[in-house]
Amino acid sequence: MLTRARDDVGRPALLLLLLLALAPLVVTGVSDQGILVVAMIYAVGAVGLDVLTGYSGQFSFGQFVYFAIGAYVMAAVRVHAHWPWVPAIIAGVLAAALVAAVIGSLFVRLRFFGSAVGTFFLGAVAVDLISGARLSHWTGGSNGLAVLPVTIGANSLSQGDWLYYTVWIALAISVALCLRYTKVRAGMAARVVKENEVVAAVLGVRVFREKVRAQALAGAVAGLGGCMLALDVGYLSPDTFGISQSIELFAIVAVGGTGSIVGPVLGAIFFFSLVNGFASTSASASQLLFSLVVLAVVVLFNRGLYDLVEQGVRKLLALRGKGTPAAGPAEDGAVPAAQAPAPGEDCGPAVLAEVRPREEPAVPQGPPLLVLEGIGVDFGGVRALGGVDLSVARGEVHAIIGPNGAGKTTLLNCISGIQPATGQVVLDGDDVTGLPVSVRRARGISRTFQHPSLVADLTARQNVEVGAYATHDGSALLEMAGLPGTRRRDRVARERAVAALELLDFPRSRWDVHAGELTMGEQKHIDIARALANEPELLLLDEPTAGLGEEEIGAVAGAIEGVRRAGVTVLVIAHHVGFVRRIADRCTVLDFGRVLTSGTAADVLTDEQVVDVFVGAGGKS
Ligand SMILES: Nc1ncnc2c1ncn2[C@@H]1O[C@H](COP(=O)(O)OP(=O)(O)OP(=O)(O)O)[C@@H](O)[C@H]1O
Repeated sequence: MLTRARDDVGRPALLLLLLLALAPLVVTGVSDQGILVVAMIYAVGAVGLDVLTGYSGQFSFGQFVYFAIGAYVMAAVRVHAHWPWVPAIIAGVLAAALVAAVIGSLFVRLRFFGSAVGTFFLGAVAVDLISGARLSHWTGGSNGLAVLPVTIGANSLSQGDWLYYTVWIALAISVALCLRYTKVRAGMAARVVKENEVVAAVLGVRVFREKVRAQALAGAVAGLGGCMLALDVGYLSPDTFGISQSIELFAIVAVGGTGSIVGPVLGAIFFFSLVNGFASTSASASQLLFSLVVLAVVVLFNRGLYDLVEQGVRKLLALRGKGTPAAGPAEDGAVPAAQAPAPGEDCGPAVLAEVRPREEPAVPQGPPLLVLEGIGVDFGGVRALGGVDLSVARGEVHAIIGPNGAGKTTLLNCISGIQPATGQVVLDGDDVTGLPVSVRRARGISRTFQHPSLVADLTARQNVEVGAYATHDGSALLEMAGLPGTRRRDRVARERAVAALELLDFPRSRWDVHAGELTMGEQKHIDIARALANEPELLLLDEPTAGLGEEEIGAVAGAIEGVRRAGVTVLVIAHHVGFVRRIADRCTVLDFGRVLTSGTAADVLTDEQVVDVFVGAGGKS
């Protein structure tokens, strides 16, 4: 359920909002309209929760607290400080966002159970504060707090169509804000964080900050939902809010479809229609029937109602011949065979099936770009690296080979700053040993991983764009507002991404394909392009050919040759001897965390000791 996050939901969102705007023409009964109002209020909170879970991969049981903060702050500043209603709502929203950011920053380091327990007890604290004596001057304690009526002329915003459209506007704002967030740099970065925090950090994303931003946005949106709830109920008491609301929000998101923004709105309408549908039965039967139906929906349509509707529309369009059913990104990253480019076709990366040695390897001379001295890493009792010395010349392709467990990946982790180590890492004459990952990236070190960890629901080009930002600093609010400075920055990132894709000769016809639909070979290309988009001096590639067939390996070799021609120094881990022969100027062999030998690829690969270790360990020739 938490694996997908969609990018193309703008039009469905608009359609659903339009339908909701027109609904009072058809749904004329007061109680039926009341159900839609409650559904829309919860949809506001659920859309925020969807950003938190579906797009940034976090978990929170505390959303009802932000509901309560929004509602109480709005009501309290109106009663006690006589604020007009619009500033009062803004105060409620900002207070919820602020508390969510503070609380969120405490919880973001916790994993699932930690977050669940932490946010659950946060709720208990909030209920105590609302109902107890400590804040009773503001909240009214157990006596509650009246929500002052809001009127425009003779019309009360707490009743009838005026209430309906006020809540509708709040929902439209929430959907628009959340959709916008998913499109801007901060939202895309959060999606990489959800995919893989280490990869995100290596791309320069401030993981902690992006998580807190998502928490603040979800809190703000829940705060707005709380303000609407206050308008609807007209009176706040400790009983108005409870942990069950957070659970209902989760149920709404799960039923509607995680990572779709529109799904939670559908889920809320379904959820509250169901509650009302069974309301006429006895309390216990109603509870049972309701639970069974929700259970059935979650089990049978485990990707949510939005997915069901989307599939239905696709099939309908296909049946009516108005379009072909475009497959969405595959859940498991599997590639529909029809979409995978055939070897040699223009629609695939330049396929170079033949893996042949270069005839005259031109080993670059000159001062080294990277020098490693005595790099050592111990994992408990395991000595992963036992004092590795290595020198990589500027402009060369340097391969690291060795059997499984030799310490190759650990060495790359030490260079990129993921793994602390003893010894020294010197880049272009500067000691970067103690520097964090983001600073090393800024100094020109980029890398890929064995598993590309692309965001399946972003296109190939968008995945590369995430890597193209020189830094991931800057205000998400300004980005969402689309101010000129941020637009300029986005344009530069787009240009860098295009340059990286062109450098790798990645076919244009595949640029706008979702990463989940790319072949593994193409994903490896996109991973390399994403690392290149930052215009690095040193590119670290961790087994770029792992899991690929001969043709795809040839294509990766071609891409690396292009990178080398562009003047980027490459340090690459490889297992495939033919691949190493073709691309490497020099080669270092690691065995049991130590350098066995180092030299030109031709010399190293014919060294008897190396052949023993490497071929004996299953290397392919
Ligand atoms: N986080 C860790 N905790 C404990 N041991 C680790 C950790 N990471 C790596 N190791 C151990 O360190 C040694 C080196 O691992 P590393 O992944 O660097 O080898 P490798 O040469 O990249 O292997 P492969 O080719 O299989 O990827 C191995 O014995 C491995 O089990």
